[in-house]
Parts: sequence; C-alpha cells; structure tokens
Amino acid sequence: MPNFSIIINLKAGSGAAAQAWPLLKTELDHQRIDYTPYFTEYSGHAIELAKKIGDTADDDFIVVIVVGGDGTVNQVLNGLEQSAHPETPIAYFPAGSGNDFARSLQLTKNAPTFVENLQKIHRSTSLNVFKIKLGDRADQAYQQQKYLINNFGVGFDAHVVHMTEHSPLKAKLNRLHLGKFAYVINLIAVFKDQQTYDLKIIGEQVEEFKQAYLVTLTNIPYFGGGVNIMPTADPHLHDLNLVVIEKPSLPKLLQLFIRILTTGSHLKDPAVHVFKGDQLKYEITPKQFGQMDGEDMGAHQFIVEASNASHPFWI
Ligand SMILES: Nc1ncnc2c1ncn2[C@@H]1O[C@H](COP(=O)(O)OP(=O)(O)OP(=O)(O)O)[C@@H](O)[C@H]1O
Repeated sequence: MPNFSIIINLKAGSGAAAQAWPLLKTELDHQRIDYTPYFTEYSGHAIELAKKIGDTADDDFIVVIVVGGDGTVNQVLNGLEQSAHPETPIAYFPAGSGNDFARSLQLTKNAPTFVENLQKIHRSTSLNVFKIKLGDRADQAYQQQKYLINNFGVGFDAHVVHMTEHSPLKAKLNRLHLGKFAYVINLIAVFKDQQTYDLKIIGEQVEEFKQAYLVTLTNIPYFGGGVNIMPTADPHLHDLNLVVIEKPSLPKLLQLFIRILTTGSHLKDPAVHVFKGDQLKYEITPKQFGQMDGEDMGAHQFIVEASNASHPFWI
C-alpha cells in the first residue's frame, strides 16, 4: 500500500469539506490506514503543500488524497507537476461546491466506499489533463503555464464565476448554505451583461469569430456544477475540446441555453462550434474574464496555447 498524504481544504464546498473530512478520518482510522494530513491555510496553499510533498517523495511511493473541490484538485495537480516527482498520483474525495471532475468520473462521496476503493487499487490510471500556456496581449508581464483538470473558459462562464466570487451576496448566502443561489442570480445578470468579443483560432488557417460569447476549452462534459456543455468529452481520451458559442439574437440565445440545460442537443445549433485536436492556439480580444477549473483569473486579452498532457490518478 502507498503512503497517503492528504491535502484538506476545509473551506471548500461552503462547509461540505468541513463535514466530509471527519467522516473520512474516522473511516481511515477505523481501517488502520496510515496517512499524513495537511490543511490548507490560505488560498493557493494547496499548490505549495503538493509541491513540498512531491519534492520529498524520494524513497516512498506517495499518493496524495485531495479533500476539497475542483479548485483544490487543480492546485494539487499544479503543485505536483512543479515538484521533483510529478508522477505522484492523486486520489480524490470530492467535497466542493461544483464537483464537476468527480461527477464526470462518477467518484464516490461516501467515506467507507472511498476507503474501500483506496485499498483495492493497485495501480494508478492515467487521465488526460490540459497544459495551457497563457499570455496577455496587453500585458507582457502576464505569462503563465498551468495544468487543468476540467475547463478553461473565457467570456460567459468566467464572467459568472467572477461575479459570484466578488458578490457580497455570496458570503451571506454561504453562511446560510445557499451558495448555489448566488451562482444562479449572477448567471441571470451575466446573461444580460456579457458582451461579445473577437476570437481568432490559429491553425494552418486562421478562423475568426467576431461575435464570440462563450469560449470554453474542456476536458470533461461539465462546467458550472453540472452543466453539460460537451457531452462527449472524457478525460480517458486525449482530446482537446474547444466549445465556441457565438451570440445569436436574445430569444435564440435563451433557446440555446435551454438546450444546454436539458437535451444537450446544443452542439447541433449553428451558433455552436467545436474544435478538437492535440494542440490548439487562439487569441481573445478585448479583455474578458477567464476561469480555470472554476477559479476566477481576472480579465485579460488572452493568448492561449493548449495541449494534452496526462497525470496518474488513484481512482
Ligand atoms: N484556508 C483557506 N482559506 C481561504 N481560502 C482557501 C483556504 N484553503 C483553500 N482556499 C481556497 O478555496 C478555494 C475553493 O476551493 P475549491 O475549488 O476546492 O472548492 P469549491 O469552490 O467549493 O468547489 P468546486 O471548485 O468543486 O466548485 C480555492 O481557491 C482555494 O485556494
């Protein structure tokens, strides 16, 4: 059995992780499984914790268990990838708000089942993740390279994430365990406010969209806590999926959103385009909000180079 290090974000899921962790701890102790817990103390801390664990994994076979949401898994992946042992596998006990990664892989939230699975697994499974190089056309200092598990969105979805993160309503509703309502309220506000922007996809030929509204690169079917934006996406496949929605008239846009939320037949709509491949390059102007695995990135004129990569998961 590997040595388990556990990174726990008690802030995840507006209280869900704080409830889930004691249940998991009880089950691990009951099954006499050794582990070392690390609690995140501030935003971004999971990156540093994972890097440290990966750097010191020399003589041991370590598996990092994540207790938190999609954002915490993203940080652990990025920390491990920067470490001396990027091959360190990740196990995941979902306890976030959206849990889109867990939903896509049908991972259990039940502590006894999770611990039972942990003991049964003998080998990691390699899953697709995306490696993204980012620049900002207007800001030379903005250069980033990141890994992601779920999606990188620019425009509509990222605007909703930004509004929700910065909404005074969220803190209040979170205290009442009604955080999802803040998301829905902001979704309606952004539906009205989101402006269109330019998207240039750079391949053998350049393809331009002048009325882009949502541009989401996705590794999994879902974003925004269960919205099925790309039903055929699957992290077991090594496929980039770039979903582009151009803004049609308001009634058509409303219809399109209903199709996304109900039948998933939106991919047939003439306003929706999907680009696939092993590498995609694209540019977005003017400044738009970005989100990566549900985390607000602020507004940028994004220059993007995306490619497939893989990471071992203990699932
Ligand atoms: N001690 C802490 N105090 C404040 N923020 C923290 C702390 N630890 C982690 N965070 C931040 O909490 C944020 C949310 O984490 P996470 O994405 O895992 O949960 P979530 O948003 O509830 O779930 P999901 O992404 O699945 O919707 C992350 O940005 C992370 O950096």
